Amino acid sequence: MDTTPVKTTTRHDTGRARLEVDHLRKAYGTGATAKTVIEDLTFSVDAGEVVCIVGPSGIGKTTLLKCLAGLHPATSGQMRIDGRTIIGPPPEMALVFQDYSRSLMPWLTVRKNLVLPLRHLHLARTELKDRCDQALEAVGLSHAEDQYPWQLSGGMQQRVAIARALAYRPEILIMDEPFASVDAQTRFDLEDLCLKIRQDFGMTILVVTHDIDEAVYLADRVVVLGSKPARVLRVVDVGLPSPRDQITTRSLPEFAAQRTEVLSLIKRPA
Ligand SMILES: Nc1ncnc2c1ncn2[C@@H]1O[C@H](COP(=O)(O)OP(=O)(O)OP(=O)(O)O)[C@@H](O)[C@H]1O
Repeated sequence: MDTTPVKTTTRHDTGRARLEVDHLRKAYGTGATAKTVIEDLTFSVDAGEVVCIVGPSGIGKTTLLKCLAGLHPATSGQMRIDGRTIIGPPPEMALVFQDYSRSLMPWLTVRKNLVLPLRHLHLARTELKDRCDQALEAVGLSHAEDQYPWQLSGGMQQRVAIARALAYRPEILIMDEPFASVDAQTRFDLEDLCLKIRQDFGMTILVVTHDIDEAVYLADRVVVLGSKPARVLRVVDVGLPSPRDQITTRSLPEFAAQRTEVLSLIKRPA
């Protein structure tokens, strides 16, 4: 078993943490058949930060997000938003999953897909319209509002899923491998959209990704998960200059150094 000490960042202690994972343990099932997926995770996400989670397949990244989203209870430990324990879906959080084809309603137009989750907010008609207009504009899909998801490319559908989350105006956006199923150019565009969202809306963003380059490009910090059951191997402070640019940022020697650090953590034997 890997016994390297966990390196955590001191930002956790500044009092700015919006999202805290505090000694989270998660097991599926009970009794003799219980399976511990997450052993002990502790990290935090500060207000307005982009944090990426990376780790090998099956390590428990989606499980972590489901716990944070209040969809699964923790077996032990706590998750908090602004110091409040998460015990159900937090109203200030929105989720974007990879499988957009299943998350969009095929019988509804793009605009109606955005409106659907807002219904329970009982917004005035003008407010509803403004939110949808702004979200569609942010993802560059104003022209497609009357189309149906099945009339759009994969990348456009994923942008609809992101717009739907934006229209909700969450303070915290959680995304699970959101750009995994699109071509390289669309992926770069969506990564830049993610950074633009943070800049324009001041959102706190947590992203699970398999792509180490993407994690380093997007994140202020990268949380590297390892071992089975999962624990935090290291929290890497990325520290690359902003604004970031797909060509300039990825050409920096510091970019190569950070990706090597993350990759070597993931590749090392358990
Ligand atoms: N509802 C569930 N009941 C029982 N076991 C589950 C459940 N959901 C996930 N698991 C198990 O938990 C482990 C972690 O799964 P999870 O999907 O969280 O990993 P992951 O890191 O997101 O994987 P990937 O990178 O391949 O998407 C897997 O062994 C999976 O089979």
